[in-house]
Amino acid sequence: MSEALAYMAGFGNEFETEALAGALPKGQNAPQRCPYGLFAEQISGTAFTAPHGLNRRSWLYRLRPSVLHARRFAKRDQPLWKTAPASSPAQSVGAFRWSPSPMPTEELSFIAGVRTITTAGSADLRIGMAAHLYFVTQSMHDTYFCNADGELLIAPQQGELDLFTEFGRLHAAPGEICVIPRGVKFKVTVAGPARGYLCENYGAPFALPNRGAIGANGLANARDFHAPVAAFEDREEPGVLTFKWGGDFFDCALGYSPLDVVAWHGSYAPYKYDLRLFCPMGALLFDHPDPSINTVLSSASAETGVANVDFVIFPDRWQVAEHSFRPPWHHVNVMSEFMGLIFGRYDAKPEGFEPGGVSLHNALCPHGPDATAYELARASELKPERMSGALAFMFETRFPQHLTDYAATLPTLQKDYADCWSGLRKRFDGSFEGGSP
Ligand SMILES: O=C(O)Cc1cc(O)ccc1O
Ligand SMILES: [Fe+2]
Repeated sequence: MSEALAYMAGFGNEFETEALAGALPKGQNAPQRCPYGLFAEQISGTAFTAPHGLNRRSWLYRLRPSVLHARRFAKRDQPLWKTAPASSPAQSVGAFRWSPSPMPTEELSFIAGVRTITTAGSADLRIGMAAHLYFVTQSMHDTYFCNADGELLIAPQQGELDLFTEFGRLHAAPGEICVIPRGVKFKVTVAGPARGYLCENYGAPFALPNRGAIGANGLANARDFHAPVAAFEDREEPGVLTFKWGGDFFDCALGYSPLDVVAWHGSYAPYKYDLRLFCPMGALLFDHPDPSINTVLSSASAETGVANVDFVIFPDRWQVAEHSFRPPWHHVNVMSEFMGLIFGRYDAKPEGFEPGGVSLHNALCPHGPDATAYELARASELKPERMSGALAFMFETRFPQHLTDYAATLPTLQKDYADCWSGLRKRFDGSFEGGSP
């Protein structure tokens, strides 16, 4: 669809890149006069004083400073993109599931096509997240977006996205993810209709999870993440930059493109990752591990070991556990679980959870395999089995997720979802054998 783009490999590196030879100042960040007459500007993703390893900032060398792109704000409505804390959340207790929404026929840019399903925590307090669906039928040519409320993890489910950011260009197809850090300006163009999932993370930037006893390799490996090389537009056309700030949307009229960064260096940048490169770990002898074993990215909270948000996937893998119930078990989780399906079938829900669909199992709301999956797993012969062709994911947050009115009234809401467990029957009859098979 688009020409092959160049990237730089690594997660959270100190990258440096220039679209014009010599544009990056040598040996210092802010020379008296920058090469090519560029403006030097720092963007901070963490407090100036954040410790080594967590500190994220980049230096951008651009045609105009951002302050020229952020004046004379005009507030505008974006009624279906909600921000936590939601003012009048719909009833959110229980288990919810939605069938995929059809691809819309109206003209929708990446921003106009965002529909919030849940909000959690508080954007102002820099904790929690929102889970959205996005639908795109229209490219952004002279419109640009910048989100001060959180970073955006974009997971395409159908159709490909071209992202032109201040830091350069990224391409994302289903099976890949892109992360746009808080405060980074970008636009999205498409060659055809596209839809997918969006996690708006209000908290600490996503980072690779600690692997603990797994060691230095495996799960998502740092070298498989890719940041863009510098690319810029020198485009003097009327345009609009929309800021999301404090849950509201503000337009600034521009006479030129704000994607005007000729060179940059630093550790704060967008990146992409192909989820099929995830190296899974699992149960080599018996039982089913906690899903945290499949964490791709984690946004830390102030409490050690408890994530603000984890991004977890269920990729291709072998099942070899002996004398074990292999699918996810029945459980009651203190965290809340928003799930989506990129492609294939999810083993705990062979029917009803479709690619493009959503399920929500809120904090402490019981859930697990449906009756069909349960009976199948009890009866199946436990030979080694390759689970292939499915990619499900979870946004798991420590905060309860509140449904939006939009989500609660979507025609795709499966009102009978809870019936998928009705067939789980009592086998107990007082005898040790546990009743009928
Ligand atoms: O509920 C789900 O389907 C997600 C999930 C998967 C798993 O393997 C273990 C726990 C869990 O919450
Ligand atoms: Fe779960």
